[in-house]
Amino acid sequence: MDRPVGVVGGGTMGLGVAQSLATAGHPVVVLDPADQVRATGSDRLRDGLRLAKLLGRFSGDHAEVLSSVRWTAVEKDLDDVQFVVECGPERIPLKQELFRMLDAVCPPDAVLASCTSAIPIGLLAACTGRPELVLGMHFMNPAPLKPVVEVARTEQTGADTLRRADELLAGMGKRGIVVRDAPGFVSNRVLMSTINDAATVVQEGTADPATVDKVFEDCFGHRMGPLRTADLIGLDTILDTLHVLLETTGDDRFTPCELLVGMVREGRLGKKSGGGFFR
Ligand SMILES: NC(=O)c1ccc[n+]([C@@H]2O[C@H](COP(=O)([O-])OP(=O)(O)OC[C@H]3O[C@@H](n4cnc5c(N)ncnc54)[C@H](O)[C@@H]3O)[C@@H](O)[C@H]2O)c1
Repeated sequence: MDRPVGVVGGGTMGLGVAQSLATAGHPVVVLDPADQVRATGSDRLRDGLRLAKLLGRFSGDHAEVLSSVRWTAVEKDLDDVQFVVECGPERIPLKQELFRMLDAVCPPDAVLASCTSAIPIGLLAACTGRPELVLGMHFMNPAPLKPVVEVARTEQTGADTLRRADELLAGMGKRGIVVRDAPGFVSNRVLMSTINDAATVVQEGTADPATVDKVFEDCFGHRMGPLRTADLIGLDTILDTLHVLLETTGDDRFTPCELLVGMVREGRLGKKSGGGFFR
């Protein structure tokens, strides 16, 4: 059996990445300090597998996949991993602390990838003694159903690291699109300001959320408008990502609009809380 793959953070993205890895046959260790997240981990994973089966994306044995994912709060349980995908909260100091910990705990040859939405990978690689083994792997949500991953390489990311990331993705039936490291990479540099502007349009009373999305869906042919996309991502994650982009680019475009800030304050986080712009 191959060495396990570590997933740090078992929330929206961590769970989906763990499911994708486990269905590809990897033993997976998910590290999360939140009791509730670990306690519900297997049930959430079972739901994810059911959905994948329903959509014809998975035909294997649930029990086998569930038993290959270990949930833990103990950092040392990552001491034999070959690869880690970090999916912790979108906060620069917190992720930097996680990368320091991973560098100390994981074997020296382990690749350390981050699923960050916007944090420049160089800021995380600099917290390790292995910058050549660090890269961004920005999975899309929901990870088990999305075949393409935005891969961010720094100046220091090694060719072998990219090859190993590529192999891991291929095993999961996914492929990477490689971009240069930068705040928000390509996807969120563009998407986050669009979502922020879409929320501003609602705040200013130009149109309600359904109408804003209808313009994108019916006029531009997008499969999902920016506000439904925001609900799917999680408005708290959007807010954190806007703060990261504001801090790392200094561009005022990323100042979160008041409506978004208020919704997060009230706990209206989107799909994960049962409602956001839409129920
Ligand atoms: N939600 C999306 O659509 C989406 C898409 C692509 C990338 N991302 C990025 O993925 C990352 C995770 O986002 P998410 O939406 O899954 O967030 P989330 O809030 O759903 O999950 C974060 C998880 O991290 C855990 N956590 C907190 N502190 C931790 C620590 N010290 N060590 C380990 N785990 C810790 C939390 O308990 C939680 O389970 C973020 O960087 C986000 O920007 C999110």
